[in-house]
Amino acid sequence: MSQKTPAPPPADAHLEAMLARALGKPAAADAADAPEAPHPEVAEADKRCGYVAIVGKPNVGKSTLLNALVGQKVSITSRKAQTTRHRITGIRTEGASQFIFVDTPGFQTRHGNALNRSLNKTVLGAVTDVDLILFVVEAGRFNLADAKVLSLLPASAPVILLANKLDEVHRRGDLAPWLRSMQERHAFAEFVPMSAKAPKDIQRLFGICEKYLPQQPWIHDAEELTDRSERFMAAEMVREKLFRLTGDELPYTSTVIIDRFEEEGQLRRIAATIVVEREGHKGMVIGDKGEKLKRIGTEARMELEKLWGGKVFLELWVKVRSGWADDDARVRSFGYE
Ligand SMILES: Nc1nc2c(ncn2[C@@H]2O[C@H](COP(=O)(O)OP(=O)(O)OP(=O)(O)O)[C@@H](O)[C@H]2O)c(=O)[nH]1
Repeated sequence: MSQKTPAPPPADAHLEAMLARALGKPAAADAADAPEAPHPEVAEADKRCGYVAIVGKPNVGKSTLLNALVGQKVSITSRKAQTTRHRITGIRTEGASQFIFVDTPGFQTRHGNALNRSLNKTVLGAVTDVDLILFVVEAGRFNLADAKVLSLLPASAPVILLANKLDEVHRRGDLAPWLRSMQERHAFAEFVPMSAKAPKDIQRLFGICEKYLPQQPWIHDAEELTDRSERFMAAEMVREKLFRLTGDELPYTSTVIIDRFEEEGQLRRIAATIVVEREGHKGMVIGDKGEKLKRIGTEARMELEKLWGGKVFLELWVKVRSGWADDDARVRSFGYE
């Protein structure tokens, strides 16, 4: 008796189509996917607007993705895991669609201290009431930390599996079986292998996400990029330079507080304190003859001047606040929800 090859189940066919579309990328399909150039006269009835959450374990590229999507640096990035602590929204209006992106802290599974409990609560808060979730993983990889984030996602919103860092995958053939195993873990709405560092992939992603936004008026002005205050952006920028310039030596529990923020015409005067946990960490931040602290200040100031288009005077201090990451009240007083 001859055996007929059974037709692939619909889910599998769907999967293959997604993979072909994602990897094959015929030029015509790409062009069709790309949103139109911004147009000032979009009819109200055509407008779309919605919330997109970006979630994933630390270091998978969420901040890089958000900055590329917004087209401006609104979230800090670093090689050090867990540089993102706050929920940050970035806004991008493309054609008729307004995307409001929510960045979330990497999900920390190793430590159970007060800071991490607060971070995990923020992850949950960020994914409630969104229209779309971008679950970011490294293409071809999935471990316990990824599984933990995935298990927290609500069933209320469609989830796109965004397989980032595709440029680091050398054997593309391995992706199909990996994808199949991923599809068994969750009913993903779509699968998008890409690189957050490739502008054409970012453009394609807009086209893919657009249809998930509800048809409704825009919530923000078309030019708005973030709803975060300048004060907050200043602290974030200092924190990014702090982690970049101290490398792996400094624990992630170090933080930045803005003590003073004054505007005098086009000039912004800012005083900020870098809070470290131990006396020994203070030296790492200050460096030889204050060299490191000076560089942190200069680099943060230059980025802020670029962001705001005006002069910035930035004064930095370093203080030791031992054990703050283990103290609930203090975590709250530093502004973590
Ligand atoms: N090769 C490659 N590297 C990437 C890509 N996207 C991000 N990275 C790098 O991955 C590292 C982590 O990126 P982030 O954007 O800070 O990651 P994150 O997920 O926001 O990290 P947390 O703040 O710890 O949650 C950085 O060194 C990025 O430059 C990519 O598409 N390809």
